[in-house]
Amino acid sequence: MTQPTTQLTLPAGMEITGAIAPGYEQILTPDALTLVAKLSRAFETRRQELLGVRVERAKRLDAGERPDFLADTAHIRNGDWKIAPLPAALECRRVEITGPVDRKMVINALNSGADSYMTDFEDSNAPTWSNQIVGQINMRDAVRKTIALEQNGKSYKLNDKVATLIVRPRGWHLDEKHVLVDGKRISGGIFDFALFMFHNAKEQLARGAGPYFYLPKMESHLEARLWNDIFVMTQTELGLPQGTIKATVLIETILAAFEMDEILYELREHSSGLNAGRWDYIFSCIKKFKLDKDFCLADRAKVTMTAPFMRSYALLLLKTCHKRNAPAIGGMAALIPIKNDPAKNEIAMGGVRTDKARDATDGYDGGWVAHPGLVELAMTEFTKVLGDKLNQIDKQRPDVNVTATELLDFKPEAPITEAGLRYNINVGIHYLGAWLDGNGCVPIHNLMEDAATAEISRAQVWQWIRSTKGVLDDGRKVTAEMVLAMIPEELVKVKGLVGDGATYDRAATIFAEMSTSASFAEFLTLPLYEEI
Ligand SMILES: CC(=O)SCCNC(=O)CCNC(=O)[C@H](O)C(C)(C)COP(=O)(O)OP(=O)(O)OC[C@H]1O[C@@H](n2cnc3c(N)ncnc32)[C@H](O)[C@@H]1OP(=O)(O)O
Ligand SMILES: O=CC(=O)O
Ligand SMILES: [Mg+2]
Repeated sequence: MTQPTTQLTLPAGMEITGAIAPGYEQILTPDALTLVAKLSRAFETRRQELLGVRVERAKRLDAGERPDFLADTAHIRNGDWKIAPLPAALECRRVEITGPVDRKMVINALNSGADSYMTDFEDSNAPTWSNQIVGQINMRDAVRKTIALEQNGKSYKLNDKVATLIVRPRGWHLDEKHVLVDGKRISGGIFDFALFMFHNAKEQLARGAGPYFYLPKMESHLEARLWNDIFVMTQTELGLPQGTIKATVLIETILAAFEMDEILYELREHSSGLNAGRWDYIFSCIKKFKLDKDFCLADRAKVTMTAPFMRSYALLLLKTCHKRNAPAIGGMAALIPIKNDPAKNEIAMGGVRTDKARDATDGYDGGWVAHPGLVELAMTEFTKVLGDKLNQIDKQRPDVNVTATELLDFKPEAPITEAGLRYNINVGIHYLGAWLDGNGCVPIHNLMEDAATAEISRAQVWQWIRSTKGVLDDGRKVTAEMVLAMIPEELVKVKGLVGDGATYDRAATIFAEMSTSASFAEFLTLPLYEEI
């Protein structure tokens, strides 16, 4: 492991094993690390307990249990309560651009014309030590509007008017392995959150916004309660009024879909709504029912927002949010602009338009885009519906009544094609290789691929091998042997695009292990993190 090169003053009981490059000491200050240590000590046991609850629940699902709305929280679902009023900076979120914490992209995203910008320490970011700390440096400079860059003969600096910044820390499952408190790795999410809060919350408030977050991959309202308690303690520690922090929760696991009201309720003093994180949601559906021999989803490209289970989820999220005065934010179409092929580009742009038009017409208050080139067209679709309104939270959906059966109506089951299988293998190897190289978001075959989309690809391969319905449209059963034969062939194709990087050989080996091993890796980023 790399040893620190510069001495930091660490709180008692903390150890940092990551190298300290120039400038890192401005983020890893004694007071900032004291907050990290304090939050870690206060909440690590609960984080581990909640991760343990996930494991126990997964065992029950593996044994055939099916989720339902919770009986003992019916009073919350039936109660008449609202979330606390939103700050002005979060009232209008028609278009939210997202992207990793890379310096150039931070500037481009803030300047993109989107209402808000979710900067991402999560799905689109490979959490190398340098990505995390340089990301914090970029955040500090972005908040103070001093962020600038000279690159490839271009000068980057912020416009006068920029998007509202929202930060996505890592999910509960990820550790920050370079920071130990009392000899144990700490939570990556607490690390990201605490450093951001310490350096920026007061500055953001002074500039008319505030510390705003996106919270990923939660599986229950008890996990939301953990974040809420962390917010309360942090506000106390930093001398901020309670309720200053606002957080939008990504509903991106099948289990959280059954607890949307409860999640909003736990965070009601700190909530800024829910987001339909569609890619992790699909992954979660595959993962949670992985041992059901009858569960099967068709080729990845066929599992869209119009699939019955996805439609039910999207409408339930919208209805739930608006009932509680909370914004409902749509997810990400993975389409990105296609250079040098106007015809293909027009099809891709049409796909994004359709996606945003559906969300806006349903009643969503805004939606995500992956690229600055999509901001204007997404804005047009939302403006067509919203006109001059900041949002359409007043649009209630009493007509929507989604049952547990509808949330679990996993279709389409076919077709599964050889092209679809090869696509999953190809994307999986390409993405894993890029991630090992420190890049968590990659354009592959003209689509944005990040940890969530790549999870679908590798989970489908694992599941198709095991499901009785994992049969190609030409009648061949998907088998481990078939997948293992295709992996070297797809590796050659990937290398044809990216060159001969060693990380792609390693990626192919990991992909083969992950898709054919008896046990299913909970997240692909967990074994990968041990390699970076
Ligand atoms: C499932 C989920 O979690 S979705 C949320 C997480 N995923 C994301 O946020 C996806 C973010 N998007 C991206 O990372 C990128 O768009 C990619 C990797 C897909 C494509 O990036 P590129 O190959 O660089 O695209 P392209 O060459 O068209 O970029 C053109 C310019 O736009 C910039 N750009 C592209 N996407 C973004 C973005 N999301 N934010 C800011 N700037 C961006 C590029 O940096 C480049 O800038 P430059 O002209 O100043 O050099
Ligand atoms: O984080 C978003 C998703 O779709 O996953
Ligand atoms: Mg996600």
